[in-house]
Amino acid sequence: MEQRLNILVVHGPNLNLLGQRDRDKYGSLTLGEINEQIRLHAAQLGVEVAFFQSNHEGALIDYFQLETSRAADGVLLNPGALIRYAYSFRQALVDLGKPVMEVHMSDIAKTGVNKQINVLDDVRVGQVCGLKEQSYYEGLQQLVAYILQQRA
Ligand SMILES: O=C1C[C@@](O)(C(=O)O)C[C@@H](O)[C@@H]1O
Repeated sequence: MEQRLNILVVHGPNLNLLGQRDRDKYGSLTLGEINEQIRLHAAQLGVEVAFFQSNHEGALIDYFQLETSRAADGVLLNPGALIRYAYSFRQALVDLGKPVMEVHMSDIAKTGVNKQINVLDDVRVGQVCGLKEQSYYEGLQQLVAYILQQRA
C-alpha cells in the first residue's frame, strides 16, 4: 500500500493567541480549533498532519531538525513576523529541503512592518494570504497538489 503523505503544520510566534487577537485580521477561531479543521481537511485529502507551534525561533529550528520532521513530505507554515528578519529560521527550512507552503491569515501586503523583506521569498513553493483560517485549508490543498504533481 502506498504511504500517505505526511505534512508538518507549523505555526510561529503569537499564533498561540489566535481567538484573542484582532478578529478583523485573524478571525475568531482558536489555534486548537483551526488545527482541528486542518485535520479534517487533511483527512479529506488523505494525508497525515503533525502540528507544532512555538514563539521561539530556536525551538522552531530544533523542530525542523528532528528526525521525524526530516522524514515529512512538506511543511504548511504560518511563520508570523519571522519572515521579516529570521535568517536562521530560513536556513533551517533550506536545510530541511521539503516543499514549504507559506500561509498568513491576514493580508501581509497591507499589514505588519518591514514589508520589503520576506526571508522565505526564495524558499517557499507557494503563498496564501488574507483568507483568515481559510488560508490554512487552501494552503494545505495547494501544497498537497504541488507534492503530488512533483512526483507524477
Ligand atoms: O502574527 C502574525 C500573523 C500573520 O502571520 C498572519 O497569519 O496573518 C501575519 C504576521 O504579520 C503577524 O506577525
